[in-house]
Amino acid sequence: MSRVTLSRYLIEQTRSHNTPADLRFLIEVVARACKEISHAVSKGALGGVLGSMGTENVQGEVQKKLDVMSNEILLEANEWGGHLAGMASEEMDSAYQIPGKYPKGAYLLVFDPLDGSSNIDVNVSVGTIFSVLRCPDQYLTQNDSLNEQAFLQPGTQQVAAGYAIYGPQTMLMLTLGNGVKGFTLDRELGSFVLTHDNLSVPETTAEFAINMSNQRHWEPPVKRYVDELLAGKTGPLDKNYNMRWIASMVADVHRILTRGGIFMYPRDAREPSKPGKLRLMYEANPMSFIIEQAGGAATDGSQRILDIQPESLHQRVAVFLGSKAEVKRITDYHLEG
Ligand SMILES: O=P(O)(O)OC[C@H]1O[C@](O)(COP(=O)(O)O)[C@@H](O)[C@@H]1O
Ligand SMILES: [Mg+2]
Ligand SMILES: [Mg+2]
Repeated sequence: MSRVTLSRYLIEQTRSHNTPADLRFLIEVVARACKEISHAVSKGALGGVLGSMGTENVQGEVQKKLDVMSNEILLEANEWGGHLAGMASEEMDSAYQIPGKYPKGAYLLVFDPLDGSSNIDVNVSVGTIFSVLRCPDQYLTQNDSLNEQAFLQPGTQQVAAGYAIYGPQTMLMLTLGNGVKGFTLDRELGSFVLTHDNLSVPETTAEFAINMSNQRHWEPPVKRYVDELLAGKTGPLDKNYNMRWIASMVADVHRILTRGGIFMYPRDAREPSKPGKLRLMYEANPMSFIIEQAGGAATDGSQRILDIQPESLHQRVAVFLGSKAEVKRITDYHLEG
């Protein structure tokens, strides 16, 4: 069977699903940037890319060198192409205006340039998460700095989402709204090759992912649910469960996309003012779009994540996503109170 590269897949999508050419170009540019990030990540200590910058991002988190490098790679790759009206990133306080010398386009690109930062220095899989929105017309005509409001669209407005995972293989997982495809980087060719044609999250699972060290800080519905998972066959779920926690959202979500499971990052009492650790615009929304496109579910404990109307670029949200039956169970526990 001839190998279908990402480029060929996107051209076929343009013909079969009328994927606009500049969206196709956008995905190609992001994929090339992810190849460059993969190359930088794989150098590790040899590339002098490990360790911290000694700076903090808008989240108040210490920035790793690779956080900043990955951010710069994505900005430089995308700013000149004429396909974007603007960009926003975990690593930048405000929206990034396409420099005046370059043509502007109709899309907004929002990304977590390097997800799983705490794992970089210990050689555990990390990744890049991206989300594509259309720029609302009223902001396209403005010549002054791009208004952050343009980005504050619910996740249902995404036209594409994906992630790259830099693990034993470098892979790109992508949805354009008609299923989820997986591409594996062929380093000899330099191309992403279609290797996972239609990913589907099993409705039920026996595997859960949560950071158990926060257990004493959780709200009652989460405590109840995790206690039942731990009780296994001796409890009401009458099934033994396995646990995984990689502490790279891309890696935990990739496992769930591949073999099922439920991923949880609940809000907790450590920082009551923050509704969880993960960010809506460039972590929860793109991953929820992908999981739903693969037949899974994603809520914040009470509502579908993709329906949430964002109020700020870096707002956080609780995340429960993966196998539909388990996401429904913990969401019901929240609704029961
Ligand atoms: O270290 P914790 O509290 O378990 O949190 C792990 C979570 O934090 C994250 O690393 C946050 O993402 P960043 O690394 O991009 O900041 C997620 O990838 C991961 O799921
Ligand atoms: Mg992240
Ligand atoms: Mg990050």
